Formats: sequence, C-alpha cells, structure tokens
Amino acid sequence: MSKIGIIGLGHVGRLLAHQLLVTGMGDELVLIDRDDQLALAVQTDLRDAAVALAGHPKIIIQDYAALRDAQVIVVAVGKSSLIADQPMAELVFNHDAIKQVATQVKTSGFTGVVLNLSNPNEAVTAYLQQQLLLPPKQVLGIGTVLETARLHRAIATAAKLAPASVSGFVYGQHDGQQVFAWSTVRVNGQSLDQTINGHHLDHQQLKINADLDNWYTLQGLGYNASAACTWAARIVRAILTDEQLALPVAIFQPQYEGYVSFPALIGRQGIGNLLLLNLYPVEQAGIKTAAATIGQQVAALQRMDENND
Ligand SMILES: NC(=O)c1ccc[n+]([C@@H]2O[C@H](COP(=O)([O-])OP(=O)(O)OC[C@H]3O[C@@H](n4cnc5c(N)ncnc54)[C@H](O)[C@@H]3O)[C@@H](O)[C@H]2O)c1
Repeated sequence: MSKIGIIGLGHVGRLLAHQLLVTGMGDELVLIDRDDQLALAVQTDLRDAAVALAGHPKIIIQDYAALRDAQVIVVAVGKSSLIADQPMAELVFNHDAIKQVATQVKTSGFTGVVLNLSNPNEAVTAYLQQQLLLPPKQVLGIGTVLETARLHRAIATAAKLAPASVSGFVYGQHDGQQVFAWSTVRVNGQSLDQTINGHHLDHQQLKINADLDNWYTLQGLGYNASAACTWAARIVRAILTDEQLALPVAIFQPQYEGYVSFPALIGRQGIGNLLLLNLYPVEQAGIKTAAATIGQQVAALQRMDENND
C-alpha cells in the first residue's frame, strides 16, 4: 500500500494531488494546508473527480498524525506571489512555514522520504532536513530538475529532435546560480561541439532559450505549476518503485559541505549514489559558488531561529 502526503495545497500542491489521483499513484493521499477551507475544497473536488476513475484512493485532510506511515511527503508550502519580482523573496516566509511543518511532521513519527518543492529550494531543503532530524539522504529538493528539462527542450527544439535524445545536467542553485554543465550534455551520444542533426548549436542562445521558458510562464501566470508537478510526480514514482532514477536534485553533497543541486540516483531510500562526472574546472567553480550562496541562505534561516528565541 502506498501513502503519499502533500503539505501546502496552493497552485502546486493541489495540481500534484490531482496528478497523483488521475495517474493512480497512491492508495492514500494525506493533504494538509494551513487553510482548512482550502483543504476541504481540494478534498471535495478530488473526490468528485475520482468518480470518473477506476480506482478510488482514500483522501485524508488536515491530519499530520496520518503521515506516520506514509512513504513520501511532498512539501509545497509558500507564498508564490512573492517571487514574481524576486526569486529569493520567499526565504523569510518559508522559514516560518517550514519550521511549523517540520515540528508537526516530526511529532507524527514519519520515517520516509521528503521531497521539498518550496523555495529558495536548496536552502529550504537543507533547513527542513535540520529541523526534521532525518538523515540527509531522506530529504531532497526538486533542485535544478526544471532547469535541466528546459535545457533539454531548448536543445531538442534547436536540433529538431525529441527531448528524449538529450542528456546532461544543470547543477547549482534553482532560480539562482545555475551551472549549465556543457561537459555532461550529449545528444544521441554526441557532444555539443559537433554538428547535431545538421545544426550548429550556440551555447549562449540555448541558455537564453531555456531561461525564457520560465520567464514566459511567470509573466503570464504569475507562478509555475505544471512542470514542477509533473517532475514531482516523476520523483515520487522513482521513490515508490525504487527506480534509481538520475536527476539533479537538491541534496547534501559532502564535497561542497552542504546542500546544492547535483545529479544523484533516486530510489526507495531517497538519495543513493551521486553521479560524479568529470566536469570542466569552470563548472566545478560554478557549483562551489552556488554552494556558498546556498550556505549563506541557510545561515540566514538559522539566524532567524536565534532572533525568534
Ligand atoms: N522549485 C520549483 O521548481 C518550483 C516550482 C513552482 C513552485 N515552487 C515553490 O513551491 C511553493 C508552492 O508554490 P505555489 O505556487 O503552490 O504557492 P501558493 O502561494 O499558491 O501556495 C502555497 C500554499 O502553502 C500554504 N501554506 C503556507 N504556509 C503553510 C504552513 N505553515 N502550513 C501549511 N500550509 C501552508 C498556503 O496556505 C498555500 O495554500 C513555493 O515556495 C514556490 O516558490 C517551486
């Protein structure tokens, strides 16, 4: 039996709940938000939707104790309206939200894997791990998974190929110090210094196109949800099925002495082996800079604790 928790039922959390429902993932969903009326509305709407489906998962709301035997909890708390102008603006809001959530998850006795979507992603994931006192391999963030997917799409579009032809990773910091690791990128086995499907691909233009995807979504909607939810559901599946799927998630990376987005294998245990690829020195330096920036944010989150004491 699989049981999945979602904490935070805003644009992202409720869309993820819908996606888990229609794809039949999870025999039980535990949905929690600080807004009781919202949680009840999401539960009712999903129950109505489930009538059209073959399977009917149990949908529990507002019950932290029910998370005790869940395999995975997805954290999607926040206030995404704050990020329209400044991607890191949620730091202070999410300090308080994460502290509150972590206290209650800890009390529930939960021992599974936590996937954090809340921003700033790497720093909040690190803070969440510290608050939950779970082993770091059990607390991961979505990290630069979306940036990596956007890069794959930009390359595939330019080369007129399917995105599945593209592999390689963006490292570093989500929505901040992103490191496009060109050394890791392959298109049907070819590196980008070769002509790909008759096209010469310009790195700078690819990077601009990948960044533009996020800009268009935020300009029009004021938030992004579909891609984050679909990747979150993909990661939840990798955990439930012990898939050992390689993605650049936010993880504790001992080499950088903290959380940073770095490719690793994802399975039932959370994070397995890290992918230690031969990066260019400039890429390694970029990850070090990102890790230092994330470290400063984690320190700021800890200072907020001291100031509140
Ligand atoms: N990393 C990514 O790729 C990515 C993509 C999209 C969104 N996000 C992040 O995910 C988070 C959620 O995004 P969203 O668009 O759904 O935000 P949103 O503002 O629409 O919803 C956030 C929800 O969290 C709830 N919440 C706040 N504090 C809470 C608490 N203490 N306990 C329980 N619930 C609480 C709110 O009531 C609200 O329903 C944000 O931090 C956003 O920046 C990350």
